[in-house]
Amino acid sequence: MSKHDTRDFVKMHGLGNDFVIFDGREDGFRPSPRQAARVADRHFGVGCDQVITLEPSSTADLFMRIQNPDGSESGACGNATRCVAALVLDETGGDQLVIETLAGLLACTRLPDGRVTVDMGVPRLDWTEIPLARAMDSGDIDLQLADKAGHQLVAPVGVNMGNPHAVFFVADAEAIDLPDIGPRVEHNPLFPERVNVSVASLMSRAKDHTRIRVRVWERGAGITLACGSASCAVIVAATRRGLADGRATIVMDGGELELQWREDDTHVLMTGPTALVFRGAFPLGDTL
Ligand SMILES: N[C@@H](CCC[C@H](N)C(=O)O)C(=O)O
Repeated sequence: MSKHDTRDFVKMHGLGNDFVIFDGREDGFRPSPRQAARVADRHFGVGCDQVITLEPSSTADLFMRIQNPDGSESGACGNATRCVAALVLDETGGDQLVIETLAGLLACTRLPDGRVTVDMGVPRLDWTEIPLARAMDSGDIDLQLADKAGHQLVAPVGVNMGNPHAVFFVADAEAIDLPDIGPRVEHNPLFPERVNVSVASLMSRAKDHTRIRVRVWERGAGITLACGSASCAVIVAATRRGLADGRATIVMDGGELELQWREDDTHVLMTGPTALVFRGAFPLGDTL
């Protein structure tokens, strides 16, 4: 690769959670951690919350690689899964496809209104699967901390949706100093693979109309306007805590997702919008 070589990309977002998407299905292109960090950097790159690369798959329509701005990889990205599904379904003209990630196979369906539903799979809840550093009930994690303003955050619920999540239920999610507590929880030794951190508060509850306000500090990325896998973790955590009945609207800074934790087979379904921002080319030769 020469210094002047560029790589085409598509910029998309799901509720303001934004992605630079590269297509490596033909030539096996895969950004190095350093290249991904450069592309994601809003000062020196295009800027995004995650770098996504489409690769060939032997078991699904395609494989989707997920890289954070710090170069680390993740097994799940709910918002990017919807975006990639919309992008590829535009190519094929269909309304269904299966995307492989490091965590498994995700069935995606485009609805008549243009939104995409992703079957995000079965949440993993054993302490070894979150994973946590020692044996405990993942529904009541032995962790307590306060933010700088003195708000107490107690006993988060652990959920693995292909990536690890800790969900704190609080009286008012708006009041929590997320830039303060997010990195402290992400890097707490209780979470050997680090963790995505959500603060959630119940806005209203009625059968099939539960609304939950959620703010997210993402592992390897920081605060984002929305996080699909965190929304999945929240419906699971809220249902485990008796705060919801397996269905909820999750309200994030960037908009709303509809979540369902299906009782018949315990799969989590996430439905929401996608948006194409622009197409461009990145001077990857500069990042070697
Ligand atoms: N934005 C994503 C999650 C991206 C990965 C996460 N930061 C991790 O490291 O697990 C989503 O929409 O789920």
